[in-house]
Amino acid sequence: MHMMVFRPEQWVKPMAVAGANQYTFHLEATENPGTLIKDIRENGMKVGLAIKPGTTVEYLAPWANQIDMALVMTVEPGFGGQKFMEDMIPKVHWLRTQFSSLDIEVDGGVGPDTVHKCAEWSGRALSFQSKLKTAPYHLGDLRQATQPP
Ligand SMILES: O=C(CO)[C@H](O)[C@H](O)COP(=O)(O)O
Repeated sequence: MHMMVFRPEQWVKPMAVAGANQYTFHLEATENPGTLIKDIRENGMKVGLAIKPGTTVEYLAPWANQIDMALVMTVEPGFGGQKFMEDMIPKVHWLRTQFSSLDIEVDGGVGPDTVHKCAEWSGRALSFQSKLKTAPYHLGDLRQATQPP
């Protein structure tokens, strides 16, 4: 679940009860990420941590070893159909360089014209390219497709 909400603390238990196995929250939306990470784990879910375009990736870095997935927003949160923000891609590259086994997602404006850039900068372009023709391009597919055979 990508919880693009204020006060993400209040939805941890309800989401776990509803059957969620991963809980992604926005770093900007909480004052205590460490406590929230712990709470998500205690409720049996994996942890995803998202950052908005205006948040530097270094702000996420201190938590990177405690989470399962980092999500780099490539549009401003709010609505669909926005243009992919290519200047967010260096964040993906930096995270891949620093945290080689961390799952990384991007969200917003991803489609046939932009998905190549995501895969290339994640450092896993080759295996992804071969599956590129099998649209639709859900982010889960992107991650799956970029796993080594
Ligand atoms: O909630 C969102 C942004 O607030 C969506 O995750 C995002 O907009 C995806 O939509 P699209 O693929 O059309 O860019």
